[in-house]
Amino acid sequence: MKSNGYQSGFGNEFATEAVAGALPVGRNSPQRVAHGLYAEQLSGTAFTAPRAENRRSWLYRIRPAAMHGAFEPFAQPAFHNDFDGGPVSPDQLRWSPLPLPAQPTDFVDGLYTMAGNGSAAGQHGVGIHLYAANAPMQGRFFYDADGELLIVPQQGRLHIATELGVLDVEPQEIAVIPRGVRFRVELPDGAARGYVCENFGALLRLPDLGPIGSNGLANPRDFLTPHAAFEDSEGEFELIAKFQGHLWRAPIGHSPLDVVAWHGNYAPYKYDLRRFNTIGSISYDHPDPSIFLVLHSASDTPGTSNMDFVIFPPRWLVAQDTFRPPWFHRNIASEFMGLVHGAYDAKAEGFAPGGCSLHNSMTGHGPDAATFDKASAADLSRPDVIGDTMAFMFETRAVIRPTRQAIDAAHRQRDYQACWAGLRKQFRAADA
Ligand SMILES: O=C(O)Cc1cc(O)ccc1O
Ligand SMILES: [Fe+2]
Repeated sequence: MKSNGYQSGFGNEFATEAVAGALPVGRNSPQRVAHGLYAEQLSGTAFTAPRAENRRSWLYRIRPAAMHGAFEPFAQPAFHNDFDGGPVSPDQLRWSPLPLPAQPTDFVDGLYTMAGNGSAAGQHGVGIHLYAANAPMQGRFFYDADGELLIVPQQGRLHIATELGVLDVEPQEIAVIPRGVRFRVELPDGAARGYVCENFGALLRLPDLGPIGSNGLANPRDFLTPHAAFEDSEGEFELIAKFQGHLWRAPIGHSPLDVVAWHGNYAPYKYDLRRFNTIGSISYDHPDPSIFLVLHSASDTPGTSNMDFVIFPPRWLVAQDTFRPPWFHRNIASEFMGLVHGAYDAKAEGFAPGGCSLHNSMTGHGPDAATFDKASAADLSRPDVIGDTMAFMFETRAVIRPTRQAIDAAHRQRDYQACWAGLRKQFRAADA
């Protein structure tokens, strides 16, 4: 399926048709839809959610979504939401990149669950997954009924054909697929690796800007939603569903990517992280990393997110009499970090693109010894430019529970704590 291009604006009321005249005018569900299409509503929030949060779209499609065979359990044991059992270690944890598969593996088979909290049933928390794939999804479609998917590619482009149109994304861009939307992933570069945050809670949205004003951080017009694009194909296909933490498979005799026209505000979108307007200190000190917030999922407590998606993009550091990299800290929130590109300014070594780290609530962390030494001696009369970098954080209010496979993984760095071991005692009771 080819892209028909994009419409711009975060959460807009879009209207798009791949065949002229397919969209009804002035009503959603006419007695007979033009071109013999079926009308179907897809709601992403409660019908009665406040207007500013209400999300739904109307789809005009060749066959209704109800048409498929019975679901049976589908085995993909690496992809699940089993992060509930057992005690969680307060250790700092870090992993090297997930190796690319040796056998042909598509996006669904290449998903690998690292950690998470909450549950689909409780409608709060997140699942945190990696993917490593080297084959296109063929005759296979997937949807996640448990949460929206925030996909962060790290290596290789993704061609994501969805019910509502096509998203083409590359590393340093992100894609968001709403809960329930069916899609297929193809890999234009042959292999791909990245991160997925499965958000069980409130839909992702842009933060308020407060005193920053009416512009800045991620600007709404840089969010792109596809125009309608459809395929009209029949065959022996399969529909994979993720429902209540488990995977299911049903036979389907046609492509479910058969939406010829749609309108509404519940739709996939992409965003180029390089467009982020980064705001920081131009006097002294390093602000809290909430200044790097791209999108957040609110919780029921004002100001305390279910999940914050934060990035650490290229930027200038100019602060005076200031330790410029991230400071040492312990936070109430829990932090899962990944690196899309380059190097992260708090870690001189060991945090590779494709790798990840987990610093849970109240676990001490911060710059490694090499970074501390360098930044403590840096010449502050000149600005530093941090180029060639794109790190990110999925930050949650609830503790992030690693899965058994993540703890046991060969690519977990069992010596991670050693990165702080070289921090020397330098206390002097009387400064000379
Ligand atoms: O590197 C981290 O752990 C993330 C982080 C960055 C920062 O600039 C300040 C606090 C923080 O948690
Ligand atoms: Fe941190």
